[in-house]
Amino acid sequence: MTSLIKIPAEGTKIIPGQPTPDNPIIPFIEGDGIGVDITPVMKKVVDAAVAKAYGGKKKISWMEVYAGEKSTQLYGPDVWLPKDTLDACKEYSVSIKGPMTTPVGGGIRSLNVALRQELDLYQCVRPVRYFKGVPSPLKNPELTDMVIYRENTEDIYAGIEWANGTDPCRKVIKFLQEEMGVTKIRFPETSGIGIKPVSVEGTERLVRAAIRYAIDNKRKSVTIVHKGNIMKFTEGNFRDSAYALAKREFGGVEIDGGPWLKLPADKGGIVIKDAIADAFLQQILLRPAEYDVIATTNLNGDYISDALAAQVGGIGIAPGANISDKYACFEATHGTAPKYAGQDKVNPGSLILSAEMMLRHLGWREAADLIVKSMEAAIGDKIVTYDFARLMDGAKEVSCSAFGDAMIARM
Ligand SMILES: NC(=O)C1=CN([C@@H]2O[C@H](COP(=O)(O)OP(=O)(O)OC[C@H]3O[C@@H](n4cnc5c(N)ncnc54)[C@H](OP(=O)(O)O)[C@@H]3O)[C@@H](O)[C@H]2O)C=CC1
Ligand SMILES: O=C(O)CCC(=O)C(=O)O
Ligand SMILES: [Mg+2]
Repeated sequence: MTSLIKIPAEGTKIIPGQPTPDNPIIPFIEGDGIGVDITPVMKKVVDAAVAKAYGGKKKISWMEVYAGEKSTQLYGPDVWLPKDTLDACKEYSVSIKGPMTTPVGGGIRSLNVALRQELDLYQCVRPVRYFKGVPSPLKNPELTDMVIYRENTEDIYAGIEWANGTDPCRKVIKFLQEEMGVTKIRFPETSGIGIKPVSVEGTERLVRAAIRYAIDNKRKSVTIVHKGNIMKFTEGNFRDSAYALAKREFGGVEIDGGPWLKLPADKGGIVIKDAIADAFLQQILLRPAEYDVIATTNLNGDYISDALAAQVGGIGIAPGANISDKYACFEATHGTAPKYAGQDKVNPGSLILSAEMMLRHLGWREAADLIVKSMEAAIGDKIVTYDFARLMDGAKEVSCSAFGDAMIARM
């Protein structure tokens, strides 16, 4: 297949482990739905922050790569995630993407998940913090300050499942009943079956990253969130492997008779604790200040991301990063919000803050700080998109692109 990617005339590849060049080439996927609205605004805001922070000495050369609906228009009706795009995300190491649509119940599997799996982006890092002035359902939203480390490659999310009534599904059910002695499938004729792999290695690498982050950023605790009372050998395995790793690699010592741990003083004295997912979801509303870094399995992390985002104003400003030991692909927590697609209406904040994480990842702290400062200033002046405006008194509602411009004017 011929490549449709236009490599920018100027710019250099980012090589993992080497300093970021002054003019890196960064692949981006525009995304489906509201991708067409938020991605250009994100690029404009980032370019302005970089220009302002470094006086023209540094610059990103953006390189569009294709996935989702745009890819099917360009590469052919069945080509949703071309090899071209995967290769570019690997070759250029750091990329950013808009959201992509996944149909419910049938059709293609998630392209977002496929990208994470293909690049083995095992950490989904989603910081959740309050921006002054943002409308929130909580009385003290500033107490919510957490960083979610969601395992990104395993769990029921990996997409190993069979549709009810199909031959493969019948075969799996027969195997479970006849060879594994399973008697608890209540309606075997009409059950769909899914598989939930959770490994020790997968858990350890994610939890290691979460604990290292907590140490490096002087956080107070890491909470392992799981449903290990019910799913003992998957979610329970996650909890047990996490505690074992914290003892073995970080010198964690049991407190109050365990299983909670405390790391030694040279590792920040961080507390490693755990919470069962349902109880955790009510505690983050009632006692958010007690939670800090969160390490969790894939599906729990998905639900927790949107729930926590709501506490600080919603998924309109919820950023994220997918990270491996080699590559990083930044993306917002939200999806394609199809009813708003092409209306220049939604909040571009999530993707802009995902780009802010990307700038920090590149070591471009000054530009990242300018993004945060200008977003705080725009919100402080009550210039906001519809999602905040509908909950704020005296707000001036602006479009997606006008919010980006308001940020740029405040840099
Ligand atoms: N990583 C990815 O690419 C993801 C992709 N998806 C996919 O997106 C599609 C749509 O999913 P859906 O469940 O509707 O979830 P979405 O996250 O797309 O949207 C849900 C609601 O969240 C609010 N919202 C989302 N984005 C913004 C924004 N930028 N600014 C302001 N408000 C926003 C809107 O709320 P309101 O209606 O109140 O205005 C919207 O209706 C699905 O195909 C899903 O699979 C979902 C999540 C992640
Ligand atoms: O891939 C999708 O369509 C949904 C993914 C999602 O909700 C997430 O990763 O947070
Ligand atoms: Mg989600």
